[in-house]
Amino acid sequence: MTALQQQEQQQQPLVDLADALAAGDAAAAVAGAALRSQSPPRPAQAALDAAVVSAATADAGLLYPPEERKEIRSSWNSLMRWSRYFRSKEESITERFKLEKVVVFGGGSFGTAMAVSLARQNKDMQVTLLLRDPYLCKDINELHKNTRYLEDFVLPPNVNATTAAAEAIAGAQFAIHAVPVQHTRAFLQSIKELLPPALPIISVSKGIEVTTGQLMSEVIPSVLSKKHPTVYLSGPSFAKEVMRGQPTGIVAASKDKALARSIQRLFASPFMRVNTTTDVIGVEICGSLKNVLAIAAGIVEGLELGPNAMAALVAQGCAEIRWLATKMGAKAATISGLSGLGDIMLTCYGSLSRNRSVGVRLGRGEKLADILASSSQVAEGVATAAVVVNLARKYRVQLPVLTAVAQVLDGHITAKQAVFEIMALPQIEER
Ligand SMILES: NC(=O)C1=CN([C@@H]2O[C@H](COP(=O)(O)OP(=O)(O)OC[C@H]3O[C@@H](n4cnc5c(N)ncnc54)[C@H](O)[C@@H]3O)[C@@H](O)[C@H]2O)C=CC1
Ligand SMILES: O=C(CO)COP(=O)(O)O
Repeated sequence: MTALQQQEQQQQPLVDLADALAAGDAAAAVAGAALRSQSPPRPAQAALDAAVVSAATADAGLLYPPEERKEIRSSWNSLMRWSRYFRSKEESITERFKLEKVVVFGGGSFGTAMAVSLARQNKDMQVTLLLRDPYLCKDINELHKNTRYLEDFVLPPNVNATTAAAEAIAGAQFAIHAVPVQHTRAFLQSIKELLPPALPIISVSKGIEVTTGQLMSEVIPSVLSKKHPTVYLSGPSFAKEVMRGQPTGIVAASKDKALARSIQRLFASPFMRVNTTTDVIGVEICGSLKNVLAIAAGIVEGLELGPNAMAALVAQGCAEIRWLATKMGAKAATISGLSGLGDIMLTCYGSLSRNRSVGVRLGRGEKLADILASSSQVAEGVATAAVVVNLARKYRVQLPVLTAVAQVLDGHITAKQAVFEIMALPQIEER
């Protein structure tokens, strides 16, 4: 085994069921079993699941009376039986057709993370990143590292990079779009002629185009064609955690149910759960607005206002997102699901969030221009905040927190003033 392969293997994800069982780590064993519910059935699965259950209950249930423990085990076992039954019926995407190539537009943090996630599971498949920078391509192809965005990670050997769009797209069965929202239109225009009309585009970008007020689900069809197959992938998923193989849940939204199912099967792994939905608007608007709310959460953190203030702010932000998203036609299940509440929690409380970091620095008194100049990565909420106000007006909803973020970013009021004004708003009935 080469040094590179060894390094790659060391970064191989997490919860190894056998190790967890051997070490008597019941929690890890249960987590492993739950995650395995996405993998294809294995001959010894039933025995493994039984071992997991007994390992998990051996010393954990002593506090419960025997009847209660029996009930718990029986519920768990029926859940596992149900899971095995459905997994046995499920056809994996590799059973349906041979996966040979996926192209990724944009080789920043998330494009790379999604490429790696797919490449690890399908070692015979090529994943090609389409970039603009030839030096970064060289690093990816020769050092197997994305030295600009994720330098601590070794990429699998079946991930490569090129600046040649035609070469990147040729033979691809799926395209992942991970170019920031504000650059998407120009980027797609530049490669439009090379895109086969049936090549499914999986957009992972979250935000609203400032010049048009459009979501990605409007931008992409407006550049390509209304019939171009598209899926919108969103949810709580920091790139670095995906790279580390930490358990992650996302949602694939498409009006085309069969396509959403294909994308679910493409990305599902022992480390990734993928829900499907037809609620494209809901997934997209939640994914865009949570970035703006994360800036507000960062501001509260930077001002050191404390957990009470943070909880009140996030709850108010959730309500504002719900008010607007509902008027735009989003489903309640989406708003409380992975791409809604899930991503709000991650981005508002997770220190890896770039949007939250912008807010923290604003709260500490730094100037927006300095913050943006010091980061090479996109914080989509900064641009999105500017257009939320237009949406609020269009759909006749009041969004005090999200509007305040735009005011602060615009330099019209300070973060402290914004908090003061929000606290002084009239007291309301909860809705
Ligand atoms: N980083 C994360 O954890 C997650 C990011 N996202 C979303 O994915 C999208 C991409 O984010 P990241 O990869 O994190 O951003 P990033 O800032 O790390 O990388 C952006 C990539 O887009 C490329 N790019 C920038 N302008 C371009 C242009 N004009 N033409 C072509 N390519 C261009 C950059 O060269 C870079 O490769 C964003 O919308 C973000 O909200 C979604 C989920 C998680
Ligand atoms: O969307 C994200 C996680 O789901 C990433 O958030 P940031 O862009 O704030 O880092």
